[in-house]
Amino acid sequence: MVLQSNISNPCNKKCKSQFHGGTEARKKELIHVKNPHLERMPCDTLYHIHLGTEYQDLQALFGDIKFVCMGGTPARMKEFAHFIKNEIGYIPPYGTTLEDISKLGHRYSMFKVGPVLSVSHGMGVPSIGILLHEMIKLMYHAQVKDPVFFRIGTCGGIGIEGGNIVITSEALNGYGEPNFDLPVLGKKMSRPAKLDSNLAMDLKNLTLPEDPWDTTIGKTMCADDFYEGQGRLDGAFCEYSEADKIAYLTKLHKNGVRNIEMEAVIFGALTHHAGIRAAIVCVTLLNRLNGDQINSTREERDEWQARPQKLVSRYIKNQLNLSS
Ligand SMILES: O=P(O)(O)O[C@H]1O[C@H](CO)[C@@H](O)[C@H]1O
Ligand SMILES: O=c1cc[nH]c(=O)[nH]1
Repeated sequence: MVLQSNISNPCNKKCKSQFHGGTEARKKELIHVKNPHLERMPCDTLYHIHLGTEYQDLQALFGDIKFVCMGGTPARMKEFAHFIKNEIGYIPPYGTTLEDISKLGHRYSMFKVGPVLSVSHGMGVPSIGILLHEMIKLMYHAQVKDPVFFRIGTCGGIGIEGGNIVITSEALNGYGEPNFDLPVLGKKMSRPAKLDSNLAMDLKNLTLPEDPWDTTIGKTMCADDFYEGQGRLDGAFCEYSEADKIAYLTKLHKNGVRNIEMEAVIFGALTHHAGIRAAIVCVTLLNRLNGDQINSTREERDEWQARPQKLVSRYIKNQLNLSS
């Protein structure tokens, strides 16, 4: 879809109209940005996704969005865009293709498939955090009502073998706390990392008896690192023993943690703060109680990575009243 060239609006006099007011009832339906400074800004540039109120009519372009799906890699999110296009029977406008809307930002890839946005977030909390700020503002500027956000990811399982799905009930930081903490103006700002429990259950219930995976709802540990931060023994550095590692992972498991990845706390915290229903659906690449190295085949991993996409697609189709 050739979004950029179709909708460029170089007339910056229209900028202010992007900042909506409206009735109190209407405002309640819209998502909350909770930033009084935004209202006073004449324009807002969403720098990393290469969009902005100065250049585009974001409401005309994105006002129909209902689902925002995020995942680490551009390739996965392109694949998901094509998958969901077929699943929901979306036909791009004549003469257009699914094109990377944020290509010129050189940071993230984003594809619009009717009411679905498929966007890559990179690795780790800072990367997805920047994207979340801009995606939440995009929803605000586009006046999207009640969007649902998903993270479609991969993770290490704890007591769960590779190829199975874990849906996050609660995200914990590396200290085991259910918060996203950030130094702001030199002080610790803490926000609860909450996810929507009904949405998690709805997604789990879409697993079919014939699916070649199990779906578990459990807590997710969000690490700031893939190696030492996840208790691996195979990084360039390691100052603990295998016994220390197993004791740590066993303690996490006893506390209800079923997987480890690297974005859950900020994904939970920022969506919750914005009043957005959100879920994290990850496939396990290995059982961390049995090892650290990811040595499944490329083909196997590709098939596994498609599993969270299938579950989320079933949810989207149900919501759009399309038969499965
Ligand atoms: O598979 P994705 O969604 O990229 O996420 C997981 O994979 C990355 C590490 O390999 C981290 O970003 C982790 O959260
Ligand atoms: O072990 C794993 C696998 C995928 N992603 C992670 O962050 N950790």
